[in-house]
Amino acid sequence: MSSPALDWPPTVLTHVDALAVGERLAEFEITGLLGVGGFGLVYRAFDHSLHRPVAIKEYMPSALAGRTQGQQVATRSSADGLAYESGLRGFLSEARLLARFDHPSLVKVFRFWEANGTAYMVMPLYQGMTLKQARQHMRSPPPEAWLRVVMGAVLGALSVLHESQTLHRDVSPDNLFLQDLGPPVLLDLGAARRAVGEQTQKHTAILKVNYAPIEQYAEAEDMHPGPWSDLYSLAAVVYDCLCNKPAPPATFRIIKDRMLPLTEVARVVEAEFGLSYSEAFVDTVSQALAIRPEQRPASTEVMAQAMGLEVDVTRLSRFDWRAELGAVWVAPGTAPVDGAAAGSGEVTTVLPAAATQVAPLGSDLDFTWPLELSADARPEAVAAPLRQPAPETTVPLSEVSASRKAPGAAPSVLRPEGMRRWRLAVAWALVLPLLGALLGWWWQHQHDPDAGIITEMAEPPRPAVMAPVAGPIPSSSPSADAPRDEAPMAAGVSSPPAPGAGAAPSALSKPAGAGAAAAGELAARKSASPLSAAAPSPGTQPPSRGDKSAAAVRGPGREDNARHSEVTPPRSAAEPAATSTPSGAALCAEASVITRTMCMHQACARPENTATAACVDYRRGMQERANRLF
Ligand SMILES: Nc1ncnc2c1ncn2[C@@H]1O[C@H](COP(=O)(O)OP(=O)(O)OP(=O)(O)O)[C@@H](O)[C@H]1O
Repeated sequence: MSSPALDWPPTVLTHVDALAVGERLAEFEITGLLGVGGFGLVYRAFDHSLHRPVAIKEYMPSALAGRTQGQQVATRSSADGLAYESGLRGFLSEARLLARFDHPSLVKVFRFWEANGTAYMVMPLYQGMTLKQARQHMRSPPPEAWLRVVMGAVLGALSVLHESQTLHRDVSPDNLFLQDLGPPVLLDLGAARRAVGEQTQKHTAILKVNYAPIEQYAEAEDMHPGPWSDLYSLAAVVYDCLCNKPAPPATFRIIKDRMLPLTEVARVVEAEFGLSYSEAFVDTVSQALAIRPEQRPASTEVMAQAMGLEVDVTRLSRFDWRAELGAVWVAPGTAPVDGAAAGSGEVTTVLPAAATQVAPLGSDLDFTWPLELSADARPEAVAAPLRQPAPETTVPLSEVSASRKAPGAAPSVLRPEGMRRWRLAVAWALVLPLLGALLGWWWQHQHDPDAGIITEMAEPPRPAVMAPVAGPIPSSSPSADAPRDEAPMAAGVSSPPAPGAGAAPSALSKPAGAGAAAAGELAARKSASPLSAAAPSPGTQPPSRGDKSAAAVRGPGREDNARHSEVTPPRSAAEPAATSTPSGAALCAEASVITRTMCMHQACARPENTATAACVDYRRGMQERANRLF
């Protein structure tokens, strides 16, 4: 999504399919283009009937359709017809839904209609910018008081949706609009995007993976979307604000959670910026970020209560987010803005004009974030941007940590040096065995008459006569121990609904308790969370929303597949049973450590050796090494 809000000086946004300034849509006259998304164009317009400026969103999934004649919109290929139509229905039902609600923090839809092969919705014209854009103009994370106001507004909007059994499913920094004056507003629900995603897997990711909880990928038996799903997204937005980097996708976290706990993030932010976050705030947001739905707050009310959040409506209506940010806000034009334009996906920190060094807060915060902070960390040893001149304040958090470990050392040098040495060591560790193998091959080449023949790396042909392997064939269905959710995700298949989910419970009811297998799995993965006390009680059936969005999530699915491939599969019935011929043991007995690999490779390529135990073991070993390396 791009918008001119960040441009300085402002530029005019254009798009090949956008309606021209001056064109009329019913009583509305287009006066400019406000935003361009993958699924819609947002215009500034003037309502000639009510004499007021408005914003109009036109359904335009650019990957599927474009402008043809006049204002007409048509699909690019007839094959896209179904997906386009599905998205159009999603767009219209979202507009219908939003038109029903009236909450100051939920985008209002004045009217909507279908025409020109597409559809339109008319909204108030908000002045301001999205949270994603605003974050790029903050020299530090926003303070807790500020985040509480924003969270209060979002929780209010979400509770209105949840009360009417509706989930937002798309809470993210680019969907949270900060008005110049007034309450922050939750923009679209992303219904068109999801509807298109249900029909096709050809187009961009349907979910915003850094904010979507695991249950939004595919409904597993014990993980249903509910109010807790939107709370995860909201917590991920807060996490993003503190780190200036989004949380890892839930699909990664469920395999191995490498997300730096928010408590650690808050500790570092306090040390570096002198901004403290209360325990109630950090604990509640952490809880909402739990991977498993049942470990999150069950409703907006529970979350607000847990963090002692009281929404002051009067304050919200006068909320001047820039003023409340104080020194944290850096007005566009007073500082160099890094190339990370809105919508580029990359997050940067903008520094005061005096700054010479631009380093995003937590730029290396992801999987290499320094996890340990010494207890005797002295905040004053760390440059604090709000109290000291800019250049010293732009040290990445990793370096801050390093400087604590070695007081007096130049922080900007410590970490990169250490990393370089590590990388060098790893490179040598990889290169040395390769050199050995090459040497071996050369030696073999000198002594083996067959060495000139290039043997293929593929599995050699199986012997014609093969004894069937006794015992059960490993099942391909995900076991309780296997990453249950990943299998259907990767395959694009949703799990069957929970048995007994006949009654239609409230969307605000708590999620079903984890099945015994799932609970066991979680317990095995994670030590018990102190937050689990607030987990919803088992047995209550959550609403089954029939979300099939997983079918369209391609990026994470691929990652999952890649991860699956790391697991060495159990020997299947199709694999040749190892025969323990005496020659198997003798294979390459005379070879040296260096030449053994090449010798085995060549020996095992010969049909008479293929099924020997030595060759089966050799192939398995090679496969495991390949899996480990790639
Ligand atoms: N009512 C409005 N007033 C002012 N600006 C708006 C309004 N609605 C949207 N915008 C601007 O247009 C941009 C795109 O809006 P929106 O997010 O609704 O579109 P989208 O196509 O659904 O995008 P995506 O699905 O990628 O979130 C917003 O980021 C915002 O800058």
